[in-house]
Amino acid sequence: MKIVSNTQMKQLDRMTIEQYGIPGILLMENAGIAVFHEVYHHLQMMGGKQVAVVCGRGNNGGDGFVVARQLFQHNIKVKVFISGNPAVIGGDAKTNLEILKRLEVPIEVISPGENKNVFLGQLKQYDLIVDAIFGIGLDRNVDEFIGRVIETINEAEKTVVSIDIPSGVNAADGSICGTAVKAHKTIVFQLPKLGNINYPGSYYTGEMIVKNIGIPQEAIISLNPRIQMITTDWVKSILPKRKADTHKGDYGRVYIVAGSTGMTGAAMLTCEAVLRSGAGLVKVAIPQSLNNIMEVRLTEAITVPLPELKKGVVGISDIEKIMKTMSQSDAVAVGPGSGQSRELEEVLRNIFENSTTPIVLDADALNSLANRKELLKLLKGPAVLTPHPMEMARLTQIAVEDIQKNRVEIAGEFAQKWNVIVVLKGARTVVAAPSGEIFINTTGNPGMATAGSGDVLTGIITGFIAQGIEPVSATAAAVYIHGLAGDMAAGDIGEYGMMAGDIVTHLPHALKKIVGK
Ligand SMILES: NC(=O)C1=CN([C@@H]2O[C@H](COP(=O)(O)OP(=O)(O)OC[C@H]3O[C@@H](n4cnc5c(N)ncnc54)[C@H](O)[C@@H]3O)[C@@H](O)[C@H]2O)[C@@H](O)CC1
Ligand SMILES: Nc1ncnc2c1ncn2[C@@H]1O[C@H](COP(=O)(O)OP(=O)(O)O)[C@@H](O)[C@H]1O
Ligand SMILES: [K+]
Repeated sequence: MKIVSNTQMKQLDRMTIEQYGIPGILLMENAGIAVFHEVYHHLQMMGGKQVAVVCGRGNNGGDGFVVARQLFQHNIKVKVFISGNPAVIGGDAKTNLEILKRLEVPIEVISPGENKNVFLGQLKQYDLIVDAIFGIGLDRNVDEFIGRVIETINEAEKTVVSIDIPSGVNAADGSICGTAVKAHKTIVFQLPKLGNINYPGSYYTGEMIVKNIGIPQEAIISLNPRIQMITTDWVKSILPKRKADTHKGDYGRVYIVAGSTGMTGAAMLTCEAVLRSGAGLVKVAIPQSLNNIMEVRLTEAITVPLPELKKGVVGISDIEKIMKTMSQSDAVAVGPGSGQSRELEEVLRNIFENSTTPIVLDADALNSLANRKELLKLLKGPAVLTPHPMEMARLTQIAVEDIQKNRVEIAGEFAQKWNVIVVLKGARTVVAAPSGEIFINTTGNPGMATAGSGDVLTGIITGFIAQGIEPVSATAAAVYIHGLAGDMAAGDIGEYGMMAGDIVTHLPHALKKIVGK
């Protein structure tokens, strides 16, 4: 499902009205009815009877007027509160406000002089509050008066349904314009806005319900938004069916260069995730002195000990062996728990110069590249870089806070500039392709903020690529499945106690949930 900015959504509204001749008031009616159905259903479930609709001056408020009319005509007790001067309401919103007046739906204007406690007392009388103050038109910080209205809605401690986006959330990026409504549910029109998906906006959005309001699919296709949300259906369409008449060679050979003294666990988690993601075979290149440990810990993977110059660190001295195994592999991952060394840098340079095998670079491989990004220019095959925000900061020399504020832009620019696939990890992982295409992931939970989670992701991405899935799709699908496995682990044992190994354990269940086998 595509995700749009507020500017793109406005463009879509305009195209719908001007090019397809669908009047704005019809879109507003569709939007209001969609919200009404959700509100009505919710009221019935909770046994509620009374609704307050808090409306602003724009079209979001206009949607609120339609919701109020629909509720009124379905015999629900409803009252409309207008925040600010109703004289400035115009266009389709005004038409709907006039209808409410003729129907004698109760309307009250809340003005800046209003006593907050009086308004709070009023709101508390209702079972549910519809938030229709601002939608995608919010373009600056809310002033003190509107801020008070928003805070009062939150303090009323009632079920809140926001229209399109919680008022106060910037639809362009999910930042908060001073203060914002904390919704239980948000009914989003046609397509999610970035502000519904990105944090903190996503937190204020609560449960997101996307409703069609009649914007033609043709308009969306011609606008061609470059960002999409990874969905279950999409992942299902990406993962190939396993045919009966196949053998392990058909499911890809993976080569993992990982692990160093004290960090054999990283290599182990990556290998297990590769196999749990359905790949046929995995070989792990491990510093010689660690081979015995790995042999004991890994049952299904084949270990390939490498000579080491420094104890416990992969050496360049046997680069030919590395290159040979690479040439026999369908995908390779380098970096989990490798430790940072000149040796590793040289290994990377050799691989980049001489191999076309798709490569996934994680952890210490990324840190090694931080000061030698120009090495990426040598790449002959597809590459996936999987930085967490701190690794991205090292790669870009941009502060972590600034990266977090512009995750999509920064990942996208890096991917295009260096012609690599970037996975910027964290809550709402961003996958950016060199083509400019962007994916945002919504699975996963804070229980995954635990040592080794990233190593598991590297294994899944490499495993999917080895199975012949096109690298960008393989990466986005892997990110989704990784988060889903994390969500299933959290569902079983909770976010507090889960470890990376639990994500691996739940990986088969997550895959089964998607592909059904
Ligand atoms: N034809 C359309 O464009 C449609 C719009 N729809 C609804 O309309 C919404 C967008 O409507 P609008 O563009 O009218 O904008 P909003 O209703 O989001 O905002 C209202 C007005 O408030 C002003 N404003 C912005 N920030 C402010 C602030 N901090 N303090 C005070 N005033 C501020 C803006 O100038 C804007 O015109 C959508 O989110 C959706 O709910 C739907 O009815 C479907 C059709
Ligand atoms: N709050 C969260 N919500 C969703 N996913 C998360 C969250 N915290 C961490 N993750 C995921 O867990 C993984 C952690 O990876 P990383 O930071 O590299 O950990 P490590 O280096 O310990 O393996 C990433 O895929 C990240 O997206
Ligand atoms: K709203």
